[in-house]
Amino acid sequence: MGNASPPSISDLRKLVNIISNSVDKIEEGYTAHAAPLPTLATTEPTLSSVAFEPDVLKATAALTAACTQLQHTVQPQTTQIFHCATGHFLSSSMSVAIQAHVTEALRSAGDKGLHVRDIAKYSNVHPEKLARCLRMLATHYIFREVAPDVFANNRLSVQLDTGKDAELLRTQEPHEWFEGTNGRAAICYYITGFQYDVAGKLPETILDPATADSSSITDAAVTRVTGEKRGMFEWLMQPEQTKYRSVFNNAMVGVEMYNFPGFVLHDEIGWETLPKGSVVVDVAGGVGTHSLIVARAHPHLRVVVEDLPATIDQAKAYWNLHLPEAVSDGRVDFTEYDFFQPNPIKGAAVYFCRQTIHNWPDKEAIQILRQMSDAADAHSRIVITGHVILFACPEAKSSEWSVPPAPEPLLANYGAASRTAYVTDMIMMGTFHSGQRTGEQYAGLIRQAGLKIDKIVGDYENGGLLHILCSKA
Ligand SMILES: C[S@@+](CC[C@H](N)C(=O)[O-])C[C@H]1O[C@@H](n2cnc3c(N)ncnc32)[C@H](O)[C@@H]1O
Repeated sequence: MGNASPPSISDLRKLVNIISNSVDKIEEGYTAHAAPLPTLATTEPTLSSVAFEPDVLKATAALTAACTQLQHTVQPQTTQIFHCATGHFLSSSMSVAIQAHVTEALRSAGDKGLHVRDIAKYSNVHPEKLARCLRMLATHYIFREVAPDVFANNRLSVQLDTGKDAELLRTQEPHEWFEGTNGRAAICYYITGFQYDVAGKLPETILDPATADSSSITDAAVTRVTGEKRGMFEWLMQPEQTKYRSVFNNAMVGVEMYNFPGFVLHDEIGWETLPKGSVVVDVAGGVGTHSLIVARAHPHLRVVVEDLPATIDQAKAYWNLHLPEAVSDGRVDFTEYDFFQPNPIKGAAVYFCRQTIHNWPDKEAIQILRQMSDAADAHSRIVITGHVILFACPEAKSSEWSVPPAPEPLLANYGAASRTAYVTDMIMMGTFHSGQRTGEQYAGLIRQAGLKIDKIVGDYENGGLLHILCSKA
């Protein structure tokens, strides 16, 4: 977008053309696979695999960026800025819907929906207040108000379905709601609850002279929420946080929704090319959600899930539930491991480290990468998976890192389309005093840890995760 010149009518037309061309590409993709076009009016939770075809993904990013930019260009700026300032009410409405088990209550009602009086039966919520929260969500395309005060699920609201019975959920505590689920409701519960509070403490943490210049994990905004001067993980690993740790670990299972299904199976990692019995180490794997997908797709591999002791206990339970044959066949091991110490598994085929480097400031991030580098041999692949920040303006090319900017007049980083990367960056700042990194910053850390980047793959246009494929330098 030209910074100096005001938007002209031709900019509006350029945006409309991007939208029109993107719709052509998306239609082409769906037609080629004889798949039905996306619609809001469905309760089918699974997206068509066509949505993740590279050309369709690119067109989706351009379409999303252009639609949002067009809206922001023409809607009165006073309205825009007010809508932006009030965004937190969307989160709080979603939090109510999750805690009142609305999606589950609506599951069997189908398109005709339920009156809010019947939806409100599964919690203490007052029907009139619930209706207002659901109307707020329906106004943003989450749920449908099919008649006054009658709501139904749609394609977006069903993402919050735990798959459990609303009556059962009513009798349970939050840490039980998400056990054995796909984690999507859990991550939304975590973000609209705990992370909502962290976001509220962010401005004072950034501005308070006592913390303004600090990057210490024990000064992050989260400590003003927990009331304890401990890093998030140190706080979470305490025995008294067992219940919340369960919510958190289930939320991490749901992080999969930030990206397309099976991203961990990306061809460029070359899982299928590894010899039988090759060892894949899931460093700080959490419950091992992603290495489990690898183990299921490639049973010739052996997996080691490494994490802190309390999480390893939950990892064992997770694998026993979702892939018990890997446990009984000895294809998976669980290792209690502190990633600041030497890794006990030397010369593994793959060290896989997903969504973890962003939790740590540079010094610690380099130590974690260094331990992988020291444990690796010349044949090991080190796969670092995370979001990468692009500037909102065109940037100079580097030798290790460069991606083409979005077409004019879009913001170079695809603006609203790539929001996930920037939102998760703010979460990292509030929770860990850390953050997502630019490509240059990642390249610097990787170099200092004695590694080199071989390739970067993933959907940066939509702010998705990228795999940074590395080996020993
Ligand atoms: C954001 S989670 C990511 C989990 C998993 N890789 C995923 O993508 O779902 C970060 C993980 O780092 C683990 N962790 C934190 N400190 C650690 C340490 N010192 N050693 C090993 N793991 C640690 C946490 O327990 C948590 O499971």
